[in-house]
Amino acid sequence: MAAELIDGKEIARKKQDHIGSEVQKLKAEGITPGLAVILAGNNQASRTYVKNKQKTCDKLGMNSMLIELPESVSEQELIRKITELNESEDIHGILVQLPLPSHINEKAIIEAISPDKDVDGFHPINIGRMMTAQDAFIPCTPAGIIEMLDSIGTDISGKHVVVIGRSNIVGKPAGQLFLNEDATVTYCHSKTADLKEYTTRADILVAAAGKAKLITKDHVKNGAIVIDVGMNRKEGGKLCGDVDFEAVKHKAGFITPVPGGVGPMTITMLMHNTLKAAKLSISKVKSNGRH
Ligand SMILES: Nc1nc(=O)c2c([nH]1)NC[C@@H]1CN(c3ccc(C(=O)N[C@@H](CCC(=O)O)C(=O)O)cc3)C=[N+]21
Ligand SMILES: [Mg+2]
Repeated sequence: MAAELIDGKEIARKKQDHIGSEVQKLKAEGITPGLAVILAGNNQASRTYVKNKQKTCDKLGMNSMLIELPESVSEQELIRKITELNESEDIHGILVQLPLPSHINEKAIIEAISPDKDVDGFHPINIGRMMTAQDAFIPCTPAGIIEMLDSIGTDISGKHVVVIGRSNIVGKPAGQLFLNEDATVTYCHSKTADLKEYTTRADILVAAAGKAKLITKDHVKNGAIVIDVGMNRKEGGKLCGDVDFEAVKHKAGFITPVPGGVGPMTITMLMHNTLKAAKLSISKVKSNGRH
């Protein structure tokens, strides 16, 4: 194996230690960061993810609240719940687990969340702030990727980053963050004519297409950093990334595994954003002179 493994679990653990001690400081000031997670419907994978998020909140000393709604919940009811949480002083972060039942307009739901509690970083206000390099809630998976690269000492400036996938929650914001770090960014996606032509020129390759083993060793430049965002469920429930790990590990310089790579970082950055939201609530109280 030529590549060095990027251990997302270990990097996440260290980052969580730091967040946990920040939580303790905040608690000493009388504020316990609180995350509300709304889960609509009975998607089994969603249930597992949500449980993990709550477990991590617990571990870091944060409060978590799970709001379970039936598959049949109306858009109006969901918005009413969000409005209530927007106004709650105990809740600093609100996450509406995606995907939502198909009769609900995802955009309307995301826009109902207060931008100051939008710990997913999906609200257009936060996306706009991120694009203009202002302080913002940054989507957790892209933020986790940057954090991982930081922790292995990567200088992103001037690097050619190729992002495969253009989803609003991973691919698009990931490219934008790399651009903010002075990388040269290429986006590829399902309509890209000759994928290898681009990927073989990448210093940093981010695979977020949602297609198992899309990336083979022929797609990768010698010594490249390969970040696998894929979460493809095989029969039997086993997780499989977008990268053919066994083949690519001999060629890459660094590579992330699935599981144990980007996933743990995503949850960690959610905790980071929840802490940030709690801190923001204090500065708002101070500047208003009231609750
Ligand atoms: N509003 C919203 N925000 C999200 O952040 C969000 C969402 N909806 N919907 C679903 C996706 C998926 N997602 C994951 C996060 C961590 C792992 C994770 O920790 N994975 C572990 C393994 C998990 C396993 O083995 O099943 C790992 O990669 O090592 C997985 C998936 C967040 N999502
Ligand atoms: Mg895509």
